[in-house]
Amino acid sequence: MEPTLTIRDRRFRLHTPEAAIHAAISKVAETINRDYAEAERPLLLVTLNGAFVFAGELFRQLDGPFEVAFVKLSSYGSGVTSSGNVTVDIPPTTDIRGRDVIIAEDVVDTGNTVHELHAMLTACGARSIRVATLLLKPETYYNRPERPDPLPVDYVALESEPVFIIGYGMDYDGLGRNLGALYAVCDE
Ligand SMILES: O=P(O)(O)OC[C@H]1O[C@H](OP(=O)(O)OP(=O)(O)O)[C@H](O)[C@@H]1O
Ligand SMILES: Nc1nc2[nH]cnc2c(=O)[nH]1
Repeated sequence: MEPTLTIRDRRFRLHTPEAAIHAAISKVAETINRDYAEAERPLLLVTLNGAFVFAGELFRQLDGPFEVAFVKLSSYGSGVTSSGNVTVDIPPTTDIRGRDVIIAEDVVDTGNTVHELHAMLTACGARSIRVATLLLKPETYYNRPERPDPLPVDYVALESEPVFIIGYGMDYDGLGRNLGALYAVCDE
């Protein structure tokens, strides 16, 4: 695990080591297993691209008749700030009607993505919708004047200060998703 690294024009520092990530994901899995012990056919809906690493590790630790499906949303492009417009690149890959859905996110930051997806799943007739994320940035998510009543984020593995993070599925300009630890940008 390098203490610092460079990707393109940016320098990043180690933020969360691998072991802490694994432990945090296992805790989330335990809680979900408790909460969904009686559920019939719950669905883990993975938001591509970023959430696939987190969701893969989480899904392997879920008990019972869980299914997995995917949706692809994007709003960041190649930079470190949200465009504010969430584009649906691939709609949910399975029928959502009547399903108990857990959205799997890599990071909840402004919350634009998760709110857009929640609205879409509600319109599709989901029976229940919860959110699981590897990383939540509470200061950013809960302090938005345009959204005084944000959705609950039900399962949070890790929290972070408002800084751009890469690794474990999260990218900077397409790179860094394969890092096993989380790294924070240095020069913001
Ligand atoms: O809370 P928000 O501010 O909406 O940010 C969270 C979203 O940003 C990233 O997606 P991105 O648009 O970068 O696409 P990617 O998953 O393909 O990297 C990330 O994967 C989340 O889905
Ligand atoms: N890679 C990456 N994508 C994000 N999307 C929203 N916040 C972030 C972040 O901190 N890192």
